[in-house]
Amino acid sequence: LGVIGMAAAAPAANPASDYVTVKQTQFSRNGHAYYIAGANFWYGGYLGAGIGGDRARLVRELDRMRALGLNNLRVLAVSEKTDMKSAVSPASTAAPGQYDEQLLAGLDFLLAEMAKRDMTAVLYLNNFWQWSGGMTQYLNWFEGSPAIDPNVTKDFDDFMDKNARFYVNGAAQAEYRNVIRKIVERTNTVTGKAYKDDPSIMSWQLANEPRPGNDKATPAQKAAYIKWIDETAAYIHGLAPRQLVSTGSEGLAGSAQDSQLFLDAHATPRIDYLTYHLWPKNWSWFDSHKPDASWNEAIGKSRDYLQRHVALARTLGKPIVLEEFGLDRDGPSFSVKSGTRWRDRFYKEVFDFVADGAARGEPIAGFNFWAWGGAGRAANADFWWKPGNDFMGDPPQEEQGLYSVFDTDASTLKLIKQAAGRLHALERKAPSRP
Ligand SMILES: O=C1NC[C@H](CO)[C@@H](O)[C@@H]1O
Repeated sequence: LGVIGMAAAAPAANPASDYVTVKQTQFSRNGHAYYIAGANFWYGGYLGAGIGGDRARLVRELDRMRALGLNNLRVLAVSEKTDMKSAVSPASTAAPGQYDEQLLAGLDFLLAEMAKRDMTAVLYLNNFWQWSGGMTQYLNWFEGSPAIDPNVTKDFDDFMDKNARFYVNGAAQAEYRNVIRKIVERTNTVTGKAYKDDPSIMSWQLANEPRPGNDKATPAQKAAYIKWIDETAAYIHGLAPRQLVSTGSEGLAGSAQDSQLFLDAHATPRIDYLTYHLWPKNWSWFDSHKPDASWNEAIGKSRDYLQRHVALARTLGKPIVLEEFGLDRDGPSFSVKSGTRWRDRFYKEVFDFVADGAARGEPIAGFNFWAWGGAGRAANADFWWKPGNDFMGDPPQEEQGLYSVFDTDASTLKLIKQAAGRLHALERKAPSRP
């Protein structure tokens, strides 16, 4: 008899408790409360592919983040090749059905390294904005509309209104679902584990900052947005029943300032937890050229935004994660040498709100600051990204250094470490709710 080869041992299935689950308005993992002390690290898969950095840098960055107590990273899972000027290249989807195995293997490596450090991932599967191709590029492929870069036209209202067509374009949705299935069912080439069976993938996110259109979104656009969220979340849960699904919404700023829309879009049981983002400068509350004069308005509106979203989370009975927030460097400047006094003051306010609220039992599940810059450095005098340059927290549609937190930003890193420590202390104290 020939030797009967032993089937390659399948990776041990993870116990169900390894997965992050939702218990009422709290995350739970391994029988304990689980809080997100996280960073935005959109380019982690690119570093893992050895593009715009390299695997050695990736390992160093993950070690730095882990040493700060960070336990979660929010990462771009796929990008679409586009002619838009301010988008990243290369892209993981060159054209419908044509996927870049090197980039996808980069994501494998990132996830394997994160799992070694007991870090969990939020992977977003599309982008409302242009910097990774996103919904605009799908529409270019499937309705033949030109992929127009709003950094060029400066007409963001028109860009957002047109992008809403993604939700109702059947061919675009079909390819989007092909990509979702390809990623969710992918076998990690480093660990041998399917993504859908990987407990370090905490959540599949429909997109980065999906909006129903612009602030004048029509009832029809709002209805299409609500339907798209529910049906896409159901599709993902069908493929990956043990992992969570979230929208990637900014909250009211990404819901046409319509709280009923936010509630209707997130009421579906297929959305497991809520997300919101906080951008005082982007939303013109803070003027980085007049910080003293604009600080009080900015922090007042920020506090109101934070409180309103925790109230919405109470209404929906779901955990909520502040998964993006940021403020300019002093000056304002993009230079790594510039100060971060106003940013630190803002981060401290945000961290106190999150940690104090979580300690009081609010439905606050944690934070991800935007964004980890680490050892990345701008390569050009104008601070714009070009293919081959370092990646950092600022995607190519923004100046490199705008919101990145660098490895030399000691005062900011100290605040991050303290905030992470406060949240982890809560985990040790409180077993998860029944
Ligand atoms: O998702 C996002 N929210 C805000 C970031 C900073 O402006 C931006 O880079 C990104 O598109």
